[in-house]
Amino acid sequence: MRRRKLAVAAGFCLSFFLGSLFNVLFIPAVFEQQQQQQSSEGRSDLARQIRERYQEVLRYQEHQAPTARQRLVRPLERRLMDLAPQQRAAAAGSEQPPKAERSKGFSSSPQAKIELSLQQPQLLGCRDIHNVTHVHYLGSGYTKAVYKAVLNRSLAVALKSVDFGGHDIENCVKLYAALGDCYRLASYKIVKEMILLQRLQHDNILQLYGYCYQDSNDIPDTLTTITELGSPLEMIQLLQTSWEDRFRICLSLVRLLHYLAHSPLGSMTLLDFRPRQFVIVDGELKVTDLDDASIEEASCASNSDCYMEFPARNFTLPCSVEGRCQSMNEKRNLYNAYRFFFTYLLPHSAPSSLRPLLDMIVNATGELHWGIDETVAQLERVLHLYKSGLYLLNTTRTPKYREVLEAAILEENYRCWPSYHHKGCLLSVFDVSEAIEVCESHSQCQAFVLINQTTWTGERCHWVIAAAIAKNPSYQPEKEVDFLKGLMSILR
Ligand SMILES: Nc1ncnc2c1ncn2[C@@H]1O[C@H](COP(=O)(O)OP(=O)(O)OP(=O)(O)O)[C@@H](O)[C@H]1O
Repeated sequence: MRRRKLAVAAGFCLSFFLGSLFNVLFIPAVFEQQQQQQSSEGRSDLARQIRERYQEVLRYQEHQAPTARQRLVRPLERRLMDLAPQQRAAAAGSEQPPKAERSKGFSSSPQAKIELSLQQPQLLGCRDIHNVTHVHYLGSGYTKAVYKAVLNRSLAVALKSVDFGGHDIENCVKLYAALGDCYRLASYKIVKEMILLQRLQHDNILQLYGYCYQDSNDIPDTLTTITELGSPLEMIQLLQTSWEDRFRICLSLVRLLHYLAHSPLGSMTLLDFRPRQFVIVDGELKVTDLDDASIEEASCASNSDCYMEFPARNFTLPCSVEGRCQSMNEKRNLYNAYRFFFTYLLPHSAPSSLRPLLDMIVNATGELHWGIDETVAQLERVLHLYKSGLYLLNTTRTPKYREVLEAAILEENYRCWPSYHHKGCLLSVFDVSEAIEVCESHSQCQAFVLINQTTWTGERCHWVIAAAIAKNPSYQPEKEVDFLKGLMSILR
């Protein structure tokens, strides 16, 4: 019995010794091998992503419809850099490059430089951005950094390039330790955006002025795009502006979505629709960030494949006989327009007679009852009612007001909200009758002046409370001041 116990103990010691010997001799080699395998998997993973993005860029440049396989894979790619390698592999499926491309090797096929055949003679390039002044940082997102700069001492533009300190590059370098390739991957987002800015021409899409490839940070051919300059969209600020200006933002947005739904490249959706993807140029909303735009409509076998998920609502769209989710791109844009813009901007402090129509627009888009054609038609209808004065309710006989020629009174000016001028009460009206109506509703209003200035609608006047048309027939302005002249120069 004792001998058996000794034999077991000896066996255990021997196996422990052999096991340790094995660990000492072989595990570092296995570990090294595993590391090598992981890093080569990482490199080929990165190369695959570069190749896929390059192919996407080429598709947009050549305007080819994606293959069925690409259609299935594409929506998952959007933020693949956020996922761990295993998740990425699972998300991307087992898609392999075609045999011919595999044998070519990935890294050599994608080209760093993609030139645009821009026709405009005024196309800007490297020469112009070497001579910039007044450069200052405007903003940055996941991938890009944007600077304001003045070219040739005259034209203010936005310069956009890959942000070397941004999340996209940082996460990629952490994963793959390959700055050059990570730059290339990120830069295809700017290339894609540049191609789309060139191919899509609309008043509510930022204008591309040009681009420049130059060596930077030891990386050859880094890309900078030169575009129209806007100001970042601040929702809080927008909420403080007049209804007329907020309506203008919503109208610009539906006109843009209408164009995107019928774009020369096909129905296009903005996968990333947050307000920061837009800027304001002269009071109009314009889209600036197009790297997440997509024309691929999801394929389906049944309606349940056409499921759209939003934080507060889900929708199932019909699957067409051709196996496509019907109008999915258009409807995704519309619901996003509803949840990020319409609910906040459209109904609040609108003229009361327009409220029922505006509420109907908000409800119909929130339920996805309408497509973009109907939505844009309804907003254009609101514009027509508003600028033609048809929205004005027939008011009872207006009280008597006396006209005082060429007068303005600084002291009696007062502040109101929302005003186009912070020092006084400057509003927009359709005509004198509406001005009287507003003056009647403000207890401080003694008189008002109609300025010969129209708002963006082209037909409505600005109105300032000062003098000229006095509430009280015996009202005598004390001084004549040039307050109005000051206001007029501020306005335009
Ligand atoms: N032409 C422009 N004029 C003024 N500001 C701009 C312009 N283009 C972009 N911006 C600002 O720069 C920010 C970053 O630009 P952009 O959205 O293209 O970068 P991104 O890395 O793609 O961001 P995201 O993570 O949102 O996708 C924007 O949120 C916007 O506020």
